[in-house]
Amino acid sequence: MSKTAVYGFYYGEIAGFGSTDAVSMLTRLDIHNVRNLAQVRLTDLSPANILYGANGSGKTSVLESIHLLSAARSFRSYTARSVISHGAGNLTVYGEVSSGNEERDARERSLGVQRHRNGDADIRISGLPVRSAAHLAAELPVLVLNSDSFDLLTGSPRDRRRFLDWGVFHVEHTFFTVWQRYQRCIRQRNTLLRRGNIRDAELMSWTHELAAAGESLTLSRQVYFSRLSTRFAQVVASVLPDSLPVTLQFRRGWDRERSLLEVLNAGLVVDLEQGFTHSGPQRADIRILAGDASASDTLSRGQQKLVVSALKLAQGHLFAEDGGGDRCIFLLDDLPSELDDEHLRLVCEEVEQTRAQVFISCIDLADLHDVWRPPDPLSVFHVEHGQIVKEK
Ligand SMILES: Nc1ncnc2c1ncn2[C@@H]1O[C@H](COP(=O)(O)OP(=O)(O)OP(=O)(O)O)[C@@H](O)[C@H]1O
Repeated sequence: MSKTAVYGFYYGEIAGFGSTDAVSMLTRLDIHNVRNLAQVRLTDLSPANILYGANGSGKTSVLESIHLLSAARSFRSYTARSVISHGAGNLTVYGEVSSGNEERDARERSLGVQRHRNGDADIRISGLPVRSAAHLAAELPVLVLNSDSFDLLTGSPRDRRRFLDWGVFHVEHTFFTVWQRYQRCIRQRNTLLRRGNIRDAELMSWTHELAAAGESLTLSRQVYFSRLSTRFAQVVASVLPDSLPVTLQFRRGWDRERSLLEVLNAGLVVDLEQGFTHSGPQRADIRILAGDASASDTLSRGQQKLVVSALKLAQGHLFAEDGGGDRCIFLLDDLPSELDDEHLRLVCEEVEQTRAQVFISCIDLADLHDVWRPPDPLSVFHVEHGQIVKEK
């Protein structure tokens, strides 16, 4: 598999696309040469797993390894080279996943990912090579909450579109095809715009195609968004009961009153002058408001963490609701940071309600011990200098 394919849109943004009936649970994880984890084996993983240890011990690298199994790439580095242990030629992550239940389609699969310094990836599912990381994502859908998740509030619209599209893909399996069609159309149209011929028949035809794909894509986003915002309102009210109301607004990327085709035609001269398409779903965004103001300008850092947690948790809930029992896996890196005990407890309760398998990292086990009381079996791992010991 080429580097481009691994870092293409879907592996990072749409991890989990195509998942059908899996109630995924990772039961075993082998890690070889991921950062400071030279050789690690975790067995008998539980629905809830806590990894604790000092700074730099390797906790995030374990979560990163699980993400590698889901997307063939890290969630914190774009190049495989920086994730591969210094001096090693490649990294390998192997995992065993069970899904389904006794009533329906119980099955076990093994997933394997090897990444090489030149960016190449070898991916195997149950021993067989697969070309696309999207297959992995279907087996092991993963949602990450880490310090980068603040980008949902403070980052660019692109971060929020990725977040939204992750969810749309799970609900609407044709979305992938429409999204690809839209990307092809906009590339073609932009190329023709740069040629600068206003009477170009080909340009007109691509504009029509683009408008049709754009409307379809946006409809799927709107339908998902409406469910997401309702679920988010419930979750945020639970985890952040003492703040201004936090609400979401969807901006589709062009004038609400007009069709995309009308807007593209009206903006043709400007598009030709500047050589690209100004309006459309590529400009969509989600506004996140606390009261009437932007949440990122109004809320404290801890409150912001609760809001981004609520966004991810709302997605986890919708994921579970849509597949008649499907669940994703949550990777919660340094969950206690920035949260007081009471708010941390509220987040943990919500996590538990998603019924997802969860991997939580923290520095001090005591931070979680008093607040994490779900009924699910819990495994506790101590991480120290790249070595991991199962304590419970
Ligand atoms: N390519 C690499 N090869 C070897 N070691 C690496 C590599 N990249 C990073 N490291 C080291 O691996 C260690 C693991 O870092 P990791 O981020 O997993 O720690 P952590 O336990 O999550 O720490 P923190 O609590 O500070 O977030 C760090 O000491 C880091 O310096």
